[in-house]
Amino acid sequence: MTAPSPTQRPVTPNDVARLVRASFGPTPGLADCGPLGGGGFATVWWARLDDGRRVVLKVAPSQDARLLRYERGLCAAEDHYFRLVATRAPRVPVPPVLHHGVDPAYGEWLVTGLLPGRSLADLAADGADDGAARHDLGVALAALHEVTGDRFGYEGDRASGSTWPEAFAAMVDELLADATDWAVRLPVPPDRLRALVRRHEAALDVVRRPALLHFDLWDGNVLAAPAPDGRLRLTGLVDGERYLYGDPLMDLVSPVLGRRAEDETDHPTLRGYREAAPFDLDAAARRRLSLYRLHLYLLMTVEMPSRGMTPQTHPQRHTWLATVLDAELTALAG
Ligand SMILES: Nc1ncnc2c1ncn2[C@@H]1O[C@H](COP(=O)(O)OP(=O)(O)OP(=O)(O)O)[C@@H](O)[C@H]1O
Repeated sequence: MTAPSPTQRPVTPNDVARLVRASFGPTPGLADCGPLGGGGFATVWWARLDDGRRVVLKVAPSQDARLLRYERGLCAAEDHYFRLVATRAPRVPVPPVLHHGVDPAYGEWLVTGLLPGRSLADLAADGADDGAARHDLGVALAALHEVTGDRFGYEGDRASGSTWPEAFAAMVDELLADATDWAVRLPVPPDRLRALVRRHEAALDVVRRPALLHFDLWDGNVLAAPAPDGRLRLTGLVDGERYLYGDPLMDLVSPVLGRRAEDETDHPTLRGYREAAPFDLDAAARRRLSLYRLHLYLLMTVEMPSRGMTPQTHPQRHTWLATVLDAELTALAG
Protein backbone atom coordinates (compact mmCIF):
# COMPACT_ATOMS: atom_id res chain seq x y z
CA MET A 1 0.00 0.00 0.00
CA THR A 2 1.28 3.48 -0.85
CA ALA A 3 1.69 5.97 2.00
CA PRO A 4 -1.06 8.60 2.21
CA SER A 5 -0.24 12.04 0.82
CA PRO A 6 0.50 14.71 3.48
CA THR A 7 -2.60 16.46 2.11
CA GLN A 8 -4.79 13.50 3.25
CA ARG A 9 -5.88 13.93 6.87
CA PRO A 10 -6.26 10.85 9.03
CA VAL A 11 -9.98 10.20 9.56
CA THR A 12 -11.62 7.65 11.88
CA PRO A 13 -15.23 6.36 12.02
CA ASN A 14 -15.70 8.63 15.07
CA ASP A 15 -14.65 11.64 12.96
CA VAL A 16 -17.14 10.57 10.27
CA ALA A 17 -19.94 10.32 12.89
CA ARG A 18 -19.04 13.78 14.23
CA LEU A 19 -18.95 15.35 10.73
CA VAL A 20 -22.27 13.69 9.81
CA ARG A 21 -23.77 15.24 12.98
CA ALA A 22 -22.24 18.62 12.15
CA SER A 23 -23.72 18.36 8.64
CA PHE A 24 -27.24 17.02 9.35
CA GLY A 25 -27.89 17.57 13.06
CA PRO A 26 -28.85 14.75 15.46
CA THR A 27 -30.72 12.76 12.77
CA PRO A 28 -30.06 10.95 10.56
CA GLY A 29 -27.15 9.31 12.37
CA LEU A 30 -24.32 7.25 10.94
CA ALA A 31 -25.06 3.53 10.34
CA ASP A 32 -21.82 2.45 8.69
CA CYS A 33 -18.79 3.90 6.90
CA GLY A 34 -15.45 3.11 5.30
CA PRO A 35 -12.65 4.73 3.28
CA LEU A 36 -12.95 5.15 -0.50
CA GLY A 37 -9.67 4.63 -2.32
CA GLY A 38 -8.60 5.97 -5.68
CA GLY A 39 -7.84 9.61 -4.80
CA GLY A 40 -4.56 11.14 -3.72
CA PHE A 41 -5.40 14.62 -2.44
CA ALA A 42 -8.32 14.68 0.00
CA THR A 43 -9.54 12.00 2.44
CA VAL A 44 -12.68 10.40 1.03
CA TRP A 45 -15.07 8.04 2.90
CA TRP A 46 -18.43 6.49 1.98
CA ALA A 47 -21.08 6.52 4.70
CA ARG A 48 -24.52 4.95 5.14
CA LEU A 49 -26.92 7.08 7.15
CA ASP A 50 -29.59 5.47 9.33
CA ASP A 51 -32.32 6.82 7.02
CA GLY A 52 -30.81 4.55 4.33
CA ARG A 53 -29.02 7.25 2.28
CA ARG A 54 -25.51 6.55 1.02
CA VAL A 55 -23.24 9.56 0.94
CA VAL A 56 -19.61 10.50 0.34
CA LEU A 57 -17.66 12.58 2.84
CA LYS A 58 -14.66 14.40 1.42
CA VAL A 59 -12.39 16.00 4.04
CA ALA A 60 -10.16 18.77 2.67
CA PRO A 61 -6.47 19.00 3.63
CA SER A 62 -5.94 20.64 7.04
CA GLN A 63 -5.61 24.41 7.14
CA ASP A 64 -1.87 24.19 7.77
CA ALA A 65 -1.16 21.76 4.89
CA ARG A 66 1.19 23.30 2.32
CA LEU A 67 -0.46 23.26 -1.10
CA LEU A 68 0.20 24.64 -4.57
CA ARG A 69 -1.05 28.17 -5.32
CA TYR A 70 -3.99 27.04 -7.50
CA GLU A 71 -5.13 24.61 -4.76
CA ARG A 72 -6.49 27.38 -2.53
CA GLY A 73 -10.19 26.97 -1.65
CA LEU A 74 -10.70 23.65 -3.45
CA CYS A 75 -13.50 22.41 -1.17
CA ALA A 76 -15.62 25.51 -1.88
CA ALA A 77 -14.68 25.19 -5.56
CA GLU A 78 -15.95 21.59 -5.71
CA ASP A 79 -19.22 22.61 -4.01
CA HIS A 80 -19.64 25.40 -6.58
CA TYR A 81 -18.75 23.18 -9.57
CA PHE A 82 -21.27 20.42 -8.72
CA ARG A 83 -24.07 22.96 -8.11
CA LEU A 84 -23.22 24.81 -11.32
CA VAL A 85 -23.30 21.62 -13.41
CA ALA A 86 -26.57 20.48 -11.77
CA THR A 87 -28.16 23.79 -12.80
CA ARG A 88 -26.51 24.56 -16.14
CA ALA A 89 -25.80 21.09 -17.59
CA PRO A 90 -28.38 18.95 -15.76
CA ARG A 91 -27.99 15.92 -18.03
CA VAL A 92 -24.36 15.47 -16.94
CA PRO A 93 -24.30 13.20 -13.88
CA VAL A 94 -22.42 14.76 -10.95
CA PRO A 95 -22.94 14.06 -7.23
CA PRO A 96 -25.67 16.11 -5.52
CA VAL A 97 -24.14 18.37 -2.85
CA LEU A 98 -25.76 17.72 0.54
CA HIS A 99 -23.57 19.90 2.75
CA HIS A 100 -20.42 22.04 2.65
CA GLY A 101 -19.05 22.18 6.19
CA VAL A 102 -16.66 24.83 7.49
CA ASP A 103 -15.39 24.66 11.05
CA PRO A 104 -12.80 27.29 12.03
CA ALA A 105 -11.04 24.80 14.31
CA TYR A 106 -11.30 21.64 12.17
CA GLY A 107 -11.36 22.82 8.55
CA GLU A 108 -13.62 22.03 5.61
CA TRP A 109 -15.53 19.05 4.28
CA LEU A 110 -18.09 18.25 1.62
CA VAL A 111 -20.93 15.72 1.81
CA THR A 112 -22.36 14.54 -1.52
CA GLY A 113 -24.62 11.70 -2.62
CA LEU A 114 -22.85 8.43 -3.48
CA LEU A 115 -23.17 7.81 -7.22
CA PRO A 116 -23.53 4.27 -8.57
CA GLY A 117 -20.71 2.58 -10.47
CA ARG A 118 -16.96 2.18 -10.29
CA SER A 119 -14.22 4.33 -11.74
CA LEU A 120 -12.92 3.55 -15.24
CA ALA A 121 -9.49 3.06 -13.62
CA ASP A 122 -10.97 0.36 -11.39
CA LEU A 123 -12.98 -1.27 -14.19
CA ALA A 124 -9.92 -1.37 -16.49
CA ALA A 125 -8.31 -3.79 -14.04
CA ASP A 126 -11.12 -6.29 -14.92
CA GLY A 127 -10.55 -5.79 -18.66
CA ALA A 128 -14.16 -4.62 -19.11
CA ASP A 129 -15.33 -3.15 -22.45
CA ASP A 130 -15.85 0.48 -21.43
CA GLY A 131 -16.18 1.99 -24.95
CA ALA A 132 -19.81 3.11 -24.51
CA ALA A 133 -19.05 4.78 -21.14
CA ARG A 134 -16.08 6.61 -22.66
CA HIS A 135 -18.24 7.75 -25.58
CA ASP A 136 -20.79 9.05 -23.01
CA LEU A 137 -17.93 10.97 -21.38
CA GLY A 138 -17.19 12.76 -24.66
CA VAL A 139 -20.85 13.74 -25.06
CA ALA A 140 -20.99 14.91 -21.40
CA LEU A 141 -17.84 17.01 -21.85
CA ALA A 142 -19.34 18.75 -24.88
CA ALA A 143 -22.42 19.66 -22.75
CA LEU A 144 -20.23 20.95 -19.90
CA HIS A 145 -18.28 23.13 -22.33
CA GLU A 146 -21.44 24.99 -23.31
CA VAL A 147 -21.33 26.67 -19.88
CA THR A 148 -19.47 30.00 -20.17
CA GLY A 149 -17.66 31.94 -17.43
CA ASP A 150 -17.05 35.67 -17.16
CA ARG A 151 -13.24 35.48 -17.23
CA PHE A 152 -10.52 32.97 -18.14
CA GLY A 153 -8.63 30.84 -15.63
CA TYR A 154 -9.42 30.10 -11.99
CA GLU A 155 -11.90 31.86 -9.74
CA GLY A 156 -11.01 33.79 -6.57
CA ASP A 157 -7.55 35.32 -6.23
CA ARG A 158 -5.90 32.59 -8.32
CA ALA A 159 -4.39 32.78 -11.82
CA SER A 160 -6.87 34.33 -14.24
CA GLY A 161 -7.09 36.89 -17.05
CA SER A 162 -9.40 38.72 -19.39
CA THR A 163 -7.88 36.76 -22.31
CA TRP A 164 -6.92 33.08 -22.55
CA PRO A 165 -3.21 33.75 -23.34
CA GLU A 166 -3.04 36.00 -20.27
CA ALA A 167 -4.72 33.45 -17.98
CA PHE A 168 -2.68 30.52 -19.33
CA ALA A 169 0.60 32.42 -18.87
CA ALA A 170 -0.47 33.30 -15.30
CA MET A 171 -1.24 29.60 -14.60
CA VAL A 172 2.20 28.54 -15.83
CA ASP A 173 3.82 31.37 -13.83
CA GLU A 174 2.10 30.21 -10.64
CA LEU A 175 3.36 26.66 -11.18
CA LEU A 176 6.88 27.96 -11.76
CA ALA A 177 6.66 29.97 -8.52
CA ASP A 178 5.46 26.77 -6.76
CA ALA A 179 8.44 24.88 -8.22
CA THR A 180 10.78 27.46 -6.66
CA ASP A 181 9.01 27.29 -3.26
CA TRP A 182 9.23 23.48 -3.21
CA ALA A 183 12.77 23.34 -4.67
CA VAL A 184 11.55 21.16 -7.56
CA ARG A 185 14.24 20.70 -10.19
CA LEU A 186 12.69 21.19 -13.62
CA PRO A 187 14.23 19.66 -16.75
CA VAL A 188 14.24 23.10 -18.38
CA PRO A 189 14.90 26.64 -17.07
CA PRO A 190 11.68 28.53 -16.11
CA ASP A 191 12.51 31.37 -18.51
CA ARG A 192 12.54 28.96 -21.44
CA LEU A 193 9.07 27.72 -20.47
CA ARG A 194 7.76 31.28 -20.17
CA ALA A 195 9.27 32.18 -23.57
CA LEU A 196 7.65 29.11 -25.14
CA VAL A 197 4.20 30.11 -23.85
CA ARG A 198 4.72 33.67 -25.16
CA ARG A 199 5.84 32.32 -28.52
CA HIS A 200 2.57 30.44 -28.99
CA GLU A 201 0.36 33.31 -27.83
CA ALA A 202 -1.34 33.60 -31.23
CA ALA A 203 -2.54 29.95 -31.09
CA LEU A 204 -3.93 30.54 -27.57
CA ASP A 205 -5.56 33.81 -28.61
CA VAL A 206 -7.87 31.95 -31.02
CA VAL A 207 -9.84 30.96 -27.87
CA ARG A 208 -12.36 33.73 -27.23
CA ARG A 209 -14.96 32.02 -24.98
CA PRO A 210 -14.16 30.92 -21.40
CA ALA A 211 -15.75 27.44 -21.39
CA LEU A 212 -16.26 25.57 -18.12
CA LEU A 213 -13.47 22.96 -17.84
CA HIS A 214 -13.42 20.09 -15.34
CA PHE A 215 -9.67 19.67 -16.03
CA ASP A 216 -9.14 16.43 -14.06
CA LEU A 217 -11.14 13.77 -15.94
CA TRP A 218 -8.56 11.00 -15.80
CA ASP A 219 -9.97 7.46 -15.47
CA GLY A 220 -10.14 7.63 -11.64
CA ASN A 221 -12.71 10.44 -11.76
CA VAL A 222 -15.14 8.90 -14.26
CA LEU A 223 -17.71 6.41 -12.91
CA ALA A 224 -19.52 3.78 -14.98
CA ALA A 225 -21.93 0.88 -14.35
CA PRO A 226 -23.64 -1.74 -16.54
CA ALA A 227 -26.91 -0.61 -18.17
CA PRO A 228 -29.81 -3.09 -18.60
CA ASP A 229 -28.27 -4.17 -21.95
CA GLY A 230 -25.05 -5.09 -20.08
CA ARG A 231 -22.93 -2.33 -21.59
CA LEU A 232 -20.98 -0.03 -19.26
CA ARG A 233 -22.43 3.50 -19.34
CA LEU A 234 -21.40 6.73 -17.66
CA THR A 235 -22.88 7.18 -14.16
CA GLY A 236 -20.91 10.13 -12.87
CA LEU A 237 -18.08 12.64 -13.02
CA VAL A 238 -16.50 13.29 -9.61
CA ASP A 239 -13.72 15.47 -8.18
CA GLY A 240 -14.75 18.83 -9.64
CA GLU A 241 -12.48 20.87 -7.38
CA ARG A 242 -9.91 21.84 -10.03
CA TYR A 243 -12.33 23.43 -12.50
CA LEU A 244 -11.45 26.57 -14.45
CA TYR A 245 -12.62 28.47 -17.53
CA GLY A 246 -10.77 28.30 -20.82
CA ASP A 247 -10.21 26.32 -24.02
CA PRO A 248 -12.36 23.15 -24.35
CA LEU A 249 -9.33 21.37 -25.86
CA MET A 250 -7.65 21.50 -22.44
CA ASP A 251 -10.27 19.01 -21.18
CA LEU A 252 -9.27 16.47 -23.86
CA VAL A 253 -5.86 15.93 -22.24
CA SER A 254 -6.66 14.05 -18.98
CA PRO A 255 -9.15 11.55 -20.53
CA VAL A 256 -6.27 10.21 -22.68
CA LEU A 257 -3.53 10.85 -20.10
CA GLY A 258 -0.08 9.95 -21.42
CA ARG A 259 -1.30 9.86 -25.04
CA ARG A 260 -2.00 12.58 -27.60
CA ALA A 261 -5.64 13.40 -28.38
CA GLU A 262 -4.64 14.38 -31.93
CA ASP A 263 -3.35 10.81 -32.56
CA GLU A 264 -6.42 9.16 -30.98
CA THR A 265 -9.16 10.43 -33.28
CA ASP A 266 -10.93 7.06 -33.06
CA HIS A 267 -10.87 7.06 -29.24
CA PRO A 268 -14.52 6.75 -28.05
CA THR A 269 -14.31 9.89 -25.86
CA LEU A 270 -13.03 11.98 -28.77
CA ARG A 271 -15.59 10.47 -31.14
CA GLY A 272 -18.40 11.26 -28.67
CA TYR A 273 -17.08 14.78 -28.20
CA ARG A 274 -16.71 15.53 -31.91
CA GLU A 275 -20.16 14.11 -32.74
CA ALA A 276 -21.65 16.55 -30.20
CA ALA A 277 -19.25 19.47 -30.73
CA PRO A 278 -17.22 19.20 -33.95
CA PHE A 279 -13.87 21.04 -34.01
CA ASP A 280 -10.91 21.42 -36.38
CA LEU A 281 -7.59 19.85 -35.49
CA ASP A 282 -5.65 22.52 -37.35
CA ALA A 283 -2.04 23.54 -36.64
CA ALA A 284 -3.06 26.05 -33.92
CA ALA A 285 -5.25 23.43 -32.16
CA ARG A 286 -2.37 20.93 -32.22
CA ARG A 287 -0.03 23.50 -30.67
CA ARG A 288 -2.57 24.25 -27.95
CA LEU A 289 -2.99 20.55 -27.12
CA SER A 290 0.78 20.33 -26.81
CA LEU A 291 0.85 23.40 -24.49
CA TYR A 292 -1.89 21.87 -22.31
CA ARG A 293 0.01 18.60 -21.97
CA LEU A 294 3.11 20.60 -21.09
CA HIS A 295 1.08 22.40 -18.39
CA LEU A 296 -0.31 19.12 -16.99
CA TYR A 297 3.09 17.39 -16.90
CA LEU A 298 4.60 20.48 -15.28
CA LEU A 299 1.79 20.47 -12.68
CA MET A 300 2.27 16.74 -11.99
CA THR A 301 6.02 17.31 -11.54
CA VAL A 302 5.61 20.34 -9.29
CA GLU A 303 2.96 18.68 -7.08
CA MET A 304 5.18 15.69 -6.24
CA PRO A 305 6.73 17.03 -2.98
CA SER A 306 3.38 18.32 -1.68
CA ARG A 307 2.06 14.74 -2.16
CA GLY A 308 5.07 13.30 -0.31
CA MET A 309 6.65 11.95 -3.52
CA THR A 310 10.32 12.37 -4.43
CA PRO A 311 12.37 11.15 -7.44
CA GLN A 312 13.80 8.54 -5.03
CA THR A 313 10.46 7.19 -3.75
CA HIS A 314 8.73 7.41 -7.18
CA PRO A 315 11.53 6.99 -9.77
CA GLN A 316 9.20 5.67 -12.52
CA ARG A 317 6.79 8.59 -12.25
CA HIS A 318 9.66 11.05 -12.13
CA THR A 319 11.37 9.60 -15.21
CA TRP A 320 8.12 9.29 -17.16
CA LEU A 321 7.22 12.94 -16.46
CA ALA A 322 10.70 14.12 -17.50
CA THR A 323 10.39 12.13 -20.77
CA VAL A 324 6.91 13.37 -21.73
CA LEU A 325 7.74 16.95 -20.74
CA ASP A 326 10.78 16.80 -22.96
CA ALA A 327 8.71 15.44 -25.88
CA GLU A 328 6.29 18.40 -25.65
CA LEU A 329 9.17 20.89 -25.37
CA THR A 330 10.67 19.44 -28.54
CA ALA A 331 7.32 19.52 -30.37
CA LEU A 332 6.72 23.14 -29.38
CA ALA A 333 10.25 24.27 -30.25
CA GLY A 334 9.77 23.23 -33.91
N1 LIG B 1 -19.98 11.02 -5.03
C1 LIG B 1 -19.26 9.93 -5.29
N2 LIG B 1 -19.89 8.77 -5.61
C2 LIG B 1 -19.17 7.64 -5.83
N3 LIG B 1 -17.83 7.56 -5.75
C3 LIG B 1 -17.16 8.67 -5.44
C4 LIG B 1 -17.82 9.91 -5.19
N4 LIG B 1 -16.89 10.84 -4.90
C5 LIG B 1 -15.70 10.22 -4.96
N5 LIG B 1 -15.84 8.91 -5.28
C6 LIG B 1 -14.76 7.91 -5.43
O1 LIG B 1 -13.73 8.26 -4.52
C7 LIG B 1 -12.50 8.46 -5.21
C8 LIG B 1 -11.73 9.61 -4.57
O2 LIG B 1 -12.49 10.83 -4.65
P1 LIG B 1 -11.87 12.14 -5.29
O3 LIG B 1 -11.34 11.82 -6.65
O4 LIG B 1 -12.89 13.22 -5.19
O5 LIG B 1 -10.64 12.40 -4.28
P2 LIG B 1 -9.29 13.22 -4.47
O6 LIG B 1 -8.40 12.87 -3.35
O7 LIG B 1 -9.63 14.66 -4.67
O8 LIG B 1 -8.70 12.62 -5.84
P3 LIG B 1 -7.54 13.17 -6.84
O9 LIG B 1 -6.27 12.56 -6.36
O10 LIG B 1 -8.00 12.62 -8.19
O11 LIG B 1 -7.58 14.69 -6.76
C9 LIG B 1 -12.90 8.75 -6.67
O12 LIG B 1 -11.88 8.35 -7.54
C10 LIG B 1 -14.16 7.90 -6.83
O13 LIG B 1 -13.83 6.59 -7.20
